[in-house]
Amino acid sequence: MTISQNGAYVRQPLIAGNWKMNMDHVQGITLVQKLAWTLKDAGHEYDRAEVAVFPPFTDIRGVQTLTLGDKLDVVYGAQDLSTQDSGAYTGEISGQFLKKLGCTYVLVGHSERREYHNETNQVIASKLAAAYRHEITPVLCVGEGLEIRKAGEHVSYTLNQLNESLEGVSAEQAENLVVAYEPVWAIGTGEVAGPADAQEMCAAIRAALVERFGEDIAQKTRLLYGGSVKAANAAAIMRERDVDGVLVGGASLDAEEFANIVRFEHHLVTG
Ligand SMILES: O=C(CO)COP(=O)(O)O
Repeated sequence: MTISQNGAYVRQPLIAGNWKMNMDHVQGITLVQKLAWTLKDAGHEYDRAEVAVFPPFTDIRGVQTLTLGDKLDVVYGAQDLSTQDSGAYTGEISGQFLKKLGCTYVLVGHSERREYHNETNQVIASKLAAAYRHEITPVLCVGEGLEIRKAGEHVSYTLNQLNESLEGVSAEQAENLVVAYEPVWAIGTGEVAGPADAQEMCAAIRAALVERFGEDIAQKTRLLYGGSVKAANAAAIMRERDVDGVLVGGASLDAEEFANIVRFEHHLVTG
């Protein structure tokens, strides 16, 4: 984190790829390798934009071995973690294991977890606590469905998700927090919230974080937008003041396309 000459905080952009339930461990290694090579060829500087991938659990060991062996600057995380640390919880994955696998981040409360696994804001709050116990930075996902957007209640709904999920998170913990705004109606639909919609929500989220944790922490927290992000629309979204990155689903499965999203600045210049 740096402070620019005029005193404003400059947040390092985070370009994150959520692979969801795609790519087996062999395909996963190939994708990370191809992504790293493509970015290297394009002269990408990682301090200009951090690059993170979120593969399925079964890929993480392979991604760890590859990034360590080839000294890649791509970081990675998991798509979920257990509220528990160990014990008789069949099928669950502990944050402890993820930390040992070198995960920098973990997604918490993705809308698909909320929808298909009935994750409530209270469960999500426990998962955030688990992430902090193991010193993994959570990427907390929030966002409204179409009905709520149509009713014009998207801001209050999303802020309620945010506030309930952050219950119990201290200001000190919030120094390591990323929030992703992913309107459910824009995920995998080709329907993108406009840059102004993304900005509206991210500004509201930042204001809520100011209230909760104070100006200093809120200004440092990176806020991402997710939902049908492609190379063609990433630059316009990233131009918004409170949007510090993107969480990409489908387009992150294509190394070339994802690399072009990472290099959004290039697209800002060339249009
Ligand atoms: O859910 C998402 C990322 O977590 C967004 O997915 P798509 O980019 O495929 O719409």
